[in-house]
Amino acid sequence: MEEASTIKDSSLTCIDLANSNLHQSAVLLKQACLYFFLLYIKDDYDVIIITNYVETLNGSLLFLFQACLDSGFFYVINHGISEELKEEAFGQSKKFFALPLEEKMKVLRNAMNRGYSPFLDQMLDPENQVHGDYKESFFIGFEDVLPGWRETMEKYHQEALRVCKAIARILALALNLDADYFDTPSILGNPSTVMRLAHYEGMSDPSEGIYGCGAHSDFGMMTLLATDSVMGLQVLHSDVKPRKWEYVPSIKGAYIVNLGDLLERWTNGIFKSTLHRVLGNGQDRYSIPLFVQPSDDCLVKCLPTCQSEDNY
Ligand SMILES: O=C(O)CCC(=O)C(=O)O
Ligand SMILES: [Fe+2]
Repeated sequence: MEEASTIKDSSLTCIDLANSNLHQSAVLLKQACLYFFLLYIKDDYDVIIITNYVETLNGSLLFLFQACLDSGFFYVINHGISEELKEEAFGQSKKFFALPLEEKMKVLRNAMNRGYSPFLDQMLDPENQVHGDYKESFFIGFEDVLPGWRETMEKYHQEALRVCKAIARILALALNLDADYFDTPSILGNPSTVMRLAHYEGMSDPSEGIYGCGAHSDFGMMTLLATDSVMGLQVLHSDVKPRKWEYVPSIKGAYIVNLGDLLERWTNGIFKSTLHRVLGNGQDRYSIPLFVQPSDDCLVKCLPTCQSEDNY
């Protein structure tokens, strides 16, 4: 049995990218992403560790509950992407999805997996879904689909990638690596990215196997996710019984970030890539995820600071 609950104020950690004290941000980020921390709490109910944890996060008891939620999902603020640019990208996205289907089918996704993907095209959780996802999406290549499209998308992509690189510096510090560890040509100096515009429609019904987007974890390094204000994204809170889906509300001006499977693997399972899904609530919902991977040449092997006698 799974139960979803709505939380008004999100419990996820928020990283302020304007904070020049990167080490402070790294400590916060560590708390949002560390897997072994959660295991300690779950397995041993170690009061000292819980207490430390609560204290480091402002002493609020609320965080005690949230400690079990933390999942490699967090928010970033002061990222420097203007609301105007984000709104421009969302505006183009809405215009595109409002086109007649035959127009959209003219840019159907190609062999390179760029272009339009219609409703029900993608099924991320075949075990639980009876149809594909109730979403249509567009995998961005930079062709001019609508007037001004290319310019907007290129600008937005460039900015979003800049933010991901800033996050990667904090991630590196959180992993006791040099801040520029991920900046090398074989990693984020030459990244491989996929940007997607998504449009969800309809009402999901998990008991009938109907989802806006089926449960999945992202496969890459990290995802920078812009959503509109329509509720829909949920993360799986699997450290409680019965496991529970929790909404991740959108916060004005903030981006949601989640870590992917590649980073979980790279960190030897220390950082977490968590299952998430989208439930439609009957309203149209739009989002723009940017999926970031290291260069195609990158050899992903356990990071030097993530190996120990207990974790090899
Ligand atoms: O649209 C969302 O809020 C999440 C989308 C997502 O998880 C994905 O595209 O991988
Ligand atoms: Fe995802």
